[in-house]
Amino acid sequence: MKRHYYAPASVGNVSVGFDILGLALAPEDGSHLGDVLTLTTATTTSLTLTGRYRHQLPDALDDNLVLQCWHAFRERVPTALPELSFELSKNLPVGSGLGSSACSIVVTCYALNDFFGHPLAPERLMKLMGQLEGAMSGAPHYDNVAPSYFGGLQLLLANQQATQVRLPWLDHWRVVVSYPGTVIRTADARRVLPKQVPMTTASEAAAHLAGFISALYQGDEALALNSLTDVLAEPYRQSLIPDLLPLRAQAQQQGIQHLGISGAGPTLFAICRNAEEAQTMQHLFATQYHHTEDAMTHICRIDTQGARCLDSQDNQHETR
Ligand SMILES: Nc1ncnc2c1ncn2[C@@H]1O[C@H](COP(=O)(O)OP(=O)(O)O)[C@@H](O)[C@H]1O
Ligand SMILES: N[C@@H](CCOP(=O)(O)O)C(=O)O
Repeated sequence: MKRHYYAPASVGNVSVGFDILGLALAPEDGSHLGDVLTLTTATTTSLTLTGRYRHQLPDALDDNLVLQCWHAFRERVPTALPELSFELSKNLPVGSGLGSSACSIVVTCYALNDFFGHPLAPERLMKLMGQLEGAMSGAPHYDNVAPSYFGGLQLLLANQQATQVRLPWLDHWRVVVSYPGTVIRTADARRVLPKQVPMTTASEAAAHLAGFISALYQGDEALALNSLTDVLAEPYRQSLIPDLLPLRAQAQQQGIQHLGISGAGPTLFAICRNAEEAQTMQHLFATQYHHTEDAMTHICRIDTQGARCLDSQDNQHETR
């Protein structure tokens, strides 16, 4: 038996929900901005790597998250499972701020659970994915795992727990993401953050997040965009991304109201209100933020489906 699975890229934090808000991405051109995993029954376990960003993966296959997920999954399933051959098409850059590690974790865990008839309940699978993500990035956080798995804009209800709700979104928005081709390891970008923040900062962060969520429920675009201010991570991560402030100033001159750090960076994301703004932003990124040949920019919409089997439409609507 052979099956192909996909999980989308995601923007963690979305500027106002550090570790608790994440958005799944679907490029407008229909391309796969996320990892594709092919599973085939075999006599021994093997892993083959393909895709644009395979050169950024660890040299040792045993260090690859796909095999780590496979071992962790097997340990949790009571029955013996047959050997599998895996082929990972690594379409997301590693250490990019697009939830690359979460994407590989989600596509593998989702695929295994689907392939073997759902032996793990969705909550157990979520916990497993959060643990694997935490082991890679230095702390368990679900703001990439949840949107990549469920799709949409996901809010984690209690930090470090796998309980989430899907929030509304303004469907005409385009999210333009740009990866400069350089690497920031999530664990390193977490080390620059303070362990504690003043009460006034905590209160300000809560007001921005509450304003954003309330605006989404009301469909109030102006309030939503005005609420997108990151007071928790950006002030400390700015120095890792010196292009951020100059690019934001240029975007704002063109009427684009929000440019923020995607996840831990260096990918930046802009929220654009129409196709014209999106094209302007894409041009700005392509001319000023592409620093190596690995760089890329995509105009995206929200991915509403999350992880899925590419062989069958039926799997796209199962209960998760
Ligand atoms: N399949 C995989 N996809 C992405 N990262 C992987 C994979 N397998 C192992 N890794 C390792 O996981 C770590 C992911 O780093 P991290 O900075 O958290 O990336 P990201 O921010 O892109 O999720 C890197 O050390 C990388 O080598
Ligand atoms: N909330 C995390 C998100 C990390 O996302 P990644 O795509 O950079 O792995 C953080 O900000 O550290």
